[in-house]
Amino acid sequence: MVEMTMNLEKRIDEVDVTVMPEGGKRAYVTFLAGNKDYWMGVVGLAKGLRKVKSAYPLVVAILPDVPEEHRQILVAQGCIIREIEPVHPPDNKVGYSMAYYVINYSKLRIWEFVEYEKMIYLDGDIQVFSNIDHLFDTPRGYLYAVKDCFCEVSWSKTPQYKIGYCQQSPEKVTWPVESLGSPPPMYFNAGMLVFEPNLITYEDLLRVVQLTTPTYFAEQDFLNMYFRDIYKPIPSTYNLVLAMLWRHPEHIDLDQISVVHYCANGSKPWKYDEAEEHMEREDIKMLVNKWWEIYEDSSLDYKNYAESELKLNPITAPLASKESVGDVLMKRAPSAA
Ligand SMILES: O=c1ccn([C@@H]2O[C@H](COP(=O)(O)OP(=O)(O)O)[C@@H](O)[C@H]2O)c(=O)[nH]1
Ligand SMILES: OC[C@H]1O[C@H](O[C@@H]2[C@@H](O)[C@H](O)[C@@H](O)[C@H](O)[C@@H]2O)[C@H](O)[C@@H](O)[C@H]1O
Ligand SMILES: [Mn+2]
Repeated sequence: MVEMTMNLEKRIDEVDVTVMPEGGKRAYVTFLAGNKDYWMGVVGLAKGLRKVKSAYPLVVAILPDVPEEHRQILVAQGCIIREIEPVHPPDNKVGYSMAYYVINYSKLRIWEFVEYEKMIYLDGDIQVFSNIDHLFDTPRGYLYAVKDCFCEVSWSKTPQYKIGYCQQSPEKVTWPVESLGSPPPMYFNAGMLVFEPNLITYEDLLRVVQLTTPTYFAEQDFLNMYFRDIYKPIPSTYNLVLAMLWRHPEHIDLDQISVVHYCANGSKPWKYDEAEEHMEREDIKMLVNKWWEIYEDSSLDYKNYAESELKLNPITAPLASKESVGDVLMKRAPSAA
């Protein structure tokens, strides 16, 4: 048994399951701040990625204020924890659409995770219902994200909202070029990003953010400005901003949706509030229930999933983020102990 273990250890050591044959490592990454309940979103996301059998780990960029208890829960769910320092933007004279958006500038730290060649960033209030690993194979040199919608009241202070213009349906209200100049450039929702960590980009992001006046959508506005020339839109199936269901239903086929972004007020599944506008909709209730089905599915908990996978695939069963190959193998071959 020891002989087999040593050979097994050698083979697994050689094949880093997160390094693809053709190049660098890949991983999903999310962001967690504070001591409230967004950790539940991250647990749901970790379990959802397991359910769709993603081949890549989930890295969680956490601010120092995330309690030890929440960190332990995430490690136990197979997450790779990376503590980051906050990013403080210059003072904001106009205010943010939501006051807490200021902490979202800390998302910029993920460009520093250069041990990964390509990453998919997902907000903690996102769930993945179909495998999207193929997005890691998109051509290099671009930032891929889904176009946002301007129709919600959170946009009420913007010129596009004031005239009822939205990039999702530009034919509905023509942008008045003569009075407002050229229409706003394509604008993405920053809750889901396919990007390439890079130290030069990272240092420049931190430099430019200090020179940029903050605006209503905080780091989302900043990222749209910064990556404007390399932004490539991808379909809403990869980041369903829930408002699309009532603002642009003609563009949405729920059966085709791979990723749901619970960003509408009252829609965060762990604090769903049916009293909030639109939350009484049957499709919203169905999506919230789908999130809870995954969150409460104990077979998707890391410890249970790893053991079940081990029985099925002893070579490639997922390794917990904090365990070495040797530790796992010794656990797998108790007689070798
Ligand atoms: O108290 C907070 C607020 C936000 N976030 C993280 O920041 C992301 C962006 O915030 P949010 O999703 O609430 O913005 P929305 O997409 O709803 O505008 C969240 O998904 C979380 O990953 C967090 O961890 N704690
Ligand atoms: O800090 C700014 C945030 O801006 C975005 O959220 C908005 C945006 O999607 C609007 O279009 C919706 O109307 C609104 O509900 C929603 O909160 C990102 O999802 C989030 O990750 C983060 O970047
Ligand atoms: Mn979000």
